[in-house]
Amino acid sequence: MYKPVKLTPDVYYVGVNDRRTHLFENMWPIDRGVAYNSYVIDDEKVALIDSVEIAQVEKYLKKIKAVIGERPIDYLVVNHMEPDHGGSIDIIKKMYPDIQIVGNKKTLPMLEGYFGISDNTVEVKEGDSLNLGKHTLQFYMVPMVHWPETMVTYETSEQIVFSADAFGTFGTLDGGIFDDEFDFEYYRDEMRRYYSNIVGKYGSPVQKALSKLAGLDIKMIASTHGPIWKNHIQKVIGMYDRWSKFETEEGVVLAYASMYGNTEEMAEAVARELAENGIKHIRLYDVSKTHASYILSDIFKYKGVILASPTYCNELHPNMESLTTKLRHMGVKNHYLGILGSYSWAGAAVKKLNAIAEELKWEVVGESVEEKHALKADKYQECINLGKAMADKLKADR
Ligand SMILES: Cc1cc2nc3c(=O)[nH]c(=O)nc-3n(C[C@H](O)[C@H](O)[C@H](O)COP(=O)(O)O)c2cc1C
Repeated sequence: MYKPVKLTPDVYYVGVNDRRTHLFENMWPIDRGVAYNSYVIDDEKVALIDSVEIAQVEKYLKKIKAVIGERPIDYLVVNHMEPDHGGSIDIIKKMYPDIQIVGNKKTLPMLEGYFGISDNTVEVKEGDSLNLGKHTLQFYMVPMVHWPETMVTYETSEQIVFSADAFGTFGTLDGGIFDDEFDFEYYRDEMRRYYSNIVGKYGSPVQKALSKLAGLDIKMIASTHGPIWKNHIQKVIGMYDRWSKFETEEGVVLAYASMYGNTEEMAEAVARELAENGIKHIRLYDVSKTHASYILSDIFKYKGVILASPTYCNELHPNMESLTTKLRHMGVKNHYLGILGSYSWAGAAVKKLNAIAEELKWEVVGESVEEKHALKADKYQECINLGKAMADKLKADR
């Protein structure tokens, strides 16, 4: 029933789309869904590259059968064990009891731990090859892109990199599967949001992985999420290179928490001054309304950040606490930071935000502003001064 989707005459896409899940990792909103990609290489030996999330296994198995019919699968290559890809391993093993599961020394204990599978496994090391007939697979370890066992598989005759989560995006494949079948812009922001939310912490492992890929001739990148890249290979490698080096553009993300509007007023004063001083990319977010997922994504894009919070029970407002916790967990680097706060009897927010800046090694720009009660003329002026200082700092980098 399924019309097979070919990457090349013998290599097929057998992935599925998920438009039902609201939160990826039960945390990150996926309004445009997500695709779980898997691939079949139909050769003398049949290899399946990665699998899909368990909820879609029925459809997935039908897609596999549409390619290979009743032939058995010889190998399942597990590039990444996370359940959105590894989730169907157990069922595939039951359907194809003689299948050999290919992983590295960190994959195999996970396979046993999650599924109790320890037989018919093939352990591969960096640079090892597996011949399927006309096709040969080579394995490259890319630990922490995005789990310790993650590896990428390179098919040498077709020059396809099966890249696990690397170069993935949020967003389902809505008809178009290859990057020449849709408008790239449709995925650009979702790709950065995926990177920043899921892979963002691992800038230096991504850099190591990119240097391994640099030695390969690549005709296609087939990731586990989102489009198959063939026309935009250099573009997506360039994007990953910049993001993993925490390189940013001129612009400012202002993220504020505010219950009664005082902190918001301060953030708006800064934003206006940024605009008056020629900063074109200004993104102003209420952290209680916009999910941190989107704010993080913009922080990966823009160099300037303003964080603004009222003091709440001697702490940051909990929703600002949540955003800053994510920034700390991700170890986001290389930003200019302006700090604003509001309080009623004993301010703590500005001090806490300064401590976070120190931990993240972000450069604090201008004087932090902390107002008691309503915003008054002197502190309003300080907000303006901070906006000007941030604009000047950014413009000095032009
Ligand atoms: C639940 C709650 C807890 C608060 N805790 C503190 C506090 O520990 N110290 C303080 O100085 N002000 C505290 N405040 C007062 C707020 O920080 C102050 O009203 C601030 O101006 C609110 O800013 P906003 O209008 O942006 O929400 C608290 C307010 C609320 C509602």
